[in-house]
Amino acid sequence: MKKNDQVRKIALDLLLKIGEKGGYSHLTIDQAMKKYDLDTRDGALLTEIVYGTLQHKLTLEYYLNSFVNKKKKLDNWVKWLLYLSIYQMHYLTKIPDHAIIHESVEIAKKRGHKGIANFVNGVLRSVQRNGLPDLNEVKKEDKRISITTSHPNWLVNRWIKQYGIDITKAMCETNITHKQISIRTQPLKVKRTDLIKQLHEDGLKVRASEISEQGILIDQGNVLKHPAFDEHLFTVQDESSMLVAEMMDLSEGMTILDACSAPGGKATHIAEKIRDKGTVFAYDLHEKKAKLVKKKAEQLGLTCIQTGQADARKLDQVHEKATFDRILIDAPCSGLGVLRSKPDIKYNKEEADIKKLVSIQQEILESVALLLKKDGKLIYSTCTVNKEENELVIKRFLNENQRFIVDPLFFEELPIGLRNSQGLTEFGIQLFPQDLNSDGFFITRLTKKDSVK
Ligand SMILES: C[S@@+](CC[C@H](N)C(=O)[O-])C[C@H]1O[C@@H](n2cnc3c(N)ncnc32)[C@H](O)[C@@H]1O
Repeated sequence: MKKNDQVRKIALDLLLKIGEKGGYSHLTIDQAMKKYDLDTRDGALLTEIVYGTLQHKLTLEYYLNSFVNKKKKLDNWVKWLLYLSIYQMHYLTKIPDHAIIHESVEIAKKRGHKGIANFVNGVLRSVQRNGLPDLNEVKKEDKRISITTSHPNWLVNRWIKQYGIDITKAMCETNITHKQISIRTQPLKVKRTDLIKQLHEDGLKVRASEISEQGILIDQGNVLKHPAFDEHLFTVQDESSMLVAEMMDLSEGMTILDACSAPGGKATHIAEKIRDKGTVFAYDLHEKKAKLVKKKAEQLGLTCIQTGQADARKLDQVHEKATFDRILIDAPCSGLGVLRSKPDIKYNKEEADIKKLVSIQQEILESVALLLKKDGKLIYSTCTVNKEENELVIKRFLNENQRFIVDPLFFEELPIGLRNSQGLTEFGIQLFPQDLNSDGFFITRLTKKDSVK
C-alpha cells in the first residue's frame, strides 16, 4: 500500500473511533502516531485530515446531505470516508481532487465492495463537478453559525443567550482556525531573552508574550523539534493558561495548594514563579494523573512540589484549616474553551453533563476555601466558556460565604491589554478564544476578609 493511502486509511479508523465511540481526539492521534511510526510528513497529513474533518464535521454533513438522497442509509464508515474526502477537496488545496477521489474509491473497494466504491466515486465526482452548496442560503442566523462553523445548535444558542450574537459568532469562527503555539520558559534554567535569541538563530520566528513574562509565541517553525524541548528549557502552554499563575500574586516562601493539578502545567508554573522556594501541594483525583505532575516537576528540575492523589472535595480532611497562602482551583469543567485542540468535546458534551460539573465545582470550592489563611488568595479558573460554571459558581459561593470577596486588586493587576476586555464581569474575567487567539478561560481571585460586617 502506498504511504498516502495508508495515512487516509488510518485517518478513517481514527475518525470512526473518535466520531462514533467518543474517543479523545488528541490522545487517539498521539497513540496512532506512535503505533504506525509515521514520519513527520505523514504525521502532519494524518493530524490535518483527522483534526480538520472533525473540526468541520457538521459543515461536511450539511454538504454531503445535498448530494445524497435523505432516505439512503449510509454505514458510518462510508459517511466518514466521504467527510474526510470532501474535507480534503474543499479545505486542502495542495492535493488534487482526482488523487483524493481515486484513493477514497480504493479504500471503499477494500473495506466494502465494488457497489460502495461506485457510490463513493459518484458522490465525489458530483462534488467535483457541481461544487458545494452556498452556506449563505441558510436563513436563520443561529443555524448558519452552527453549520458554517460546525458547532451544535444547542451550544450556539446557549452562547448567544449568555454572551450575545457578536461574541458567539467571533468565538465559533475562531474555534475552527489554527491556534497560536506558545511556550513558557523555565526561568531557573534559561532567561527568556536568551531562549528567544537561540530560537531565532535556529530559524524559528518567535516573539515575547505580553501576558506572561515567561511566555514566548511561536509564529513559525516546529519548536518541539528544537533541542531546548528535550532539555526541558520550556513547557508548551497556552497564553491564557499562563495567565492563571500570573494572576496569583505569588512570592517566594509561600505555602500553596493546587487542588486539581494534573498534568501539572500550572503547578510547575507556580513553582517557577516562586523560584522553587516554598511548598506547592499538588493533588489530583486520579493517582495516575498525579504521577504526571511529579514527572513534569522532575523534568523541569523543580523540587518544591509535593504531589499526591486526593479528592479536592475532601482536602479539609487532609490539611488543617487556614494552612495556605494561595489556593488554586483549576476546576474540572466542560472544556468549551479548548474546542480548537479538542474538537470531539463539541460533539460529545451534552447540557446534562454541565449540571453535574457545576455541583462538583461548588463542592470543591466549599471544601478548599476553609484551608485558606486570612488575607490569603484563592484563584478559581476553568478552561470553559459558560456562565454556569464560571460567574454563577462564584456568585453562589460569595452569597453563601460572606467572609470572601472578589479581590479588587485582581482587576488592576490584569495585563493592560485585558483591562477593558469584553469578558470582564464583577465576578472575574472570561477570556474568549478570539481575545488572545488562545484558549477560552475564566479566571478570578477571591480573598478572605477578617470578619463579616
Ligand atoms: C482542568 S484539569 C487541571 C489542569 C492542571 N491544573 C494543569 O494546569 O495542568 C482538572 C483536573 O481536575 C482533576 N479532578 C477532577 N475531579 C477532581 C476532584 N474531585 N478532586 C481533585 N481533582 C479532580 C482531573 O483529573 C483533572 O486532571
